[in-house]
Amino acid sequence: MRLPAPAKLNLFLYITGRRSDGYHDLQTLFQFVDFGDVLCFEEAPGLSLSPALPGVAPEDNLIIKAARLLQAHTGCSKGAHITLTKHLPMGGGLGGGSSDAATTLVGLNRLWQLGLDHDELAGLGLQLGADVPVFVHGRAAFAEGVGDIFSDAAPPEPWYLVLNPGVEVATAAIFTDPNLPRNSPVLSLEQRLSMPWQNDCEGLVKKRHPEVAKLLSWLLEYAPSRMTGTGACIFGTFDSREAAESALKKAPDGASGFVVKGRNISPLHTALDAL
Ligand SMILES: C[C@@](CO)(OP(=O)(O)O)[C@H](O)COP(=O)(O)OP(=O)(O)OC[C@H]1O[C@@H](n2ccc(N)nc2=O)[C@H](O)[C@@H]1O
Ligand SMILES: Nc1ncnc2c1ncn2[C@@H]1O[C@H](COP(=O)(O)OP(=O)(O)O)[C@@H](O)[C@H]1O
Repeated sequence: MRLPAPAKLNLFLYITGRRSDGYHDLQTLFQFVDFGDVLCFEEAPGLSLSPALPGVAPEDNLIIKAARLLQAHTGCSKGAHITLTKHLPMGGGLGGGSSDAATTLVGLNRLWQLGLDHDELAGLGLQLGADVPVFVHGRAAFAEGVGDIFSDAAPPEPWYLVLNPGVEVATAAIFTDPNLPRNSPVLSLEQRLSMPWQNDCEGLVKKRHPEVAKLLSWLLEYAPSRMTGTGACIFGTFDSREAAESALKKAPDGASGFVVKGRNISPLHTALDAL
């Protein structure tokens, strides 16, 4: 069984407060794109994953963590071998690790015929990371709480040029920085949609990583552009694939990138429906 683990973009991201457990309350608009990692699942004795990710011990890989969590939650004694084709940069704000975890929960639920519904799987996913539930949910969403309370949303599905400035930003480092703005007002989705979209982490990440600031000013010459999540990746919004590809061809040395289409239904769910 072969399933995609798509990237997400935070089309906007506001931080509305800090909770007593250190996590932050957010208001963010999640949309998926038609590009990401690919996972293959086959039933096998034990749990194994190949290839290993550089710098990530197998037991720390969110794929293995998700599989073990599902086994523990259901008492299932079946095993699997999982093959990962990694396309998404790590620590880029595209949610690759979280998406891999969500695809694992959904994929093994199907492979092992466990019959858990998506709400239960999203609840398990939240134990692995704040971003996992939206990937299980699989629909573009206005998210509140730590990013786990959803209202459906249907933003336009344009073409995006996603650029990677080549620096890895640790999410925890941004959220613990005293200079992070944390007091955006709590507004309704309608109010948020009608205002210019922003990312509250962007100013701080630009200060900490001048590479991000430089690449973003370059991309802004071509299209409305912002950072996704806590960075480091940035995205520009284009009307056509050709326009996005033409900008990619001119990207400065050292920046890698890809052109993708926004998707309000996750490619994971499209693939599941086709199984
Ligand atoms: C902020 C977002 C927006 O999508 O950024 P990206 O990581 O995608 O860039 C995510 O919610 C991140 O989700 P995820 O990457 O799963 O975060 P987690 O592993 O749960 O948390 C990493 C660290 O970020 C902080 N954290 C995360 C989410 C949140 N709402 N408040 C926080 O304060 C916590 O300090 C935590 O230790
Ligand atoms: N399967 C995985 N894919 C990517 N990163 C993983 C995975 N498992 C664990 N990680 C760890 O999670 C960190 C954050 O990864 P990722 O989700 O790609 O970034 P972000 O949350 O910024 O989008 C990585 O730096 C890595 O240490």
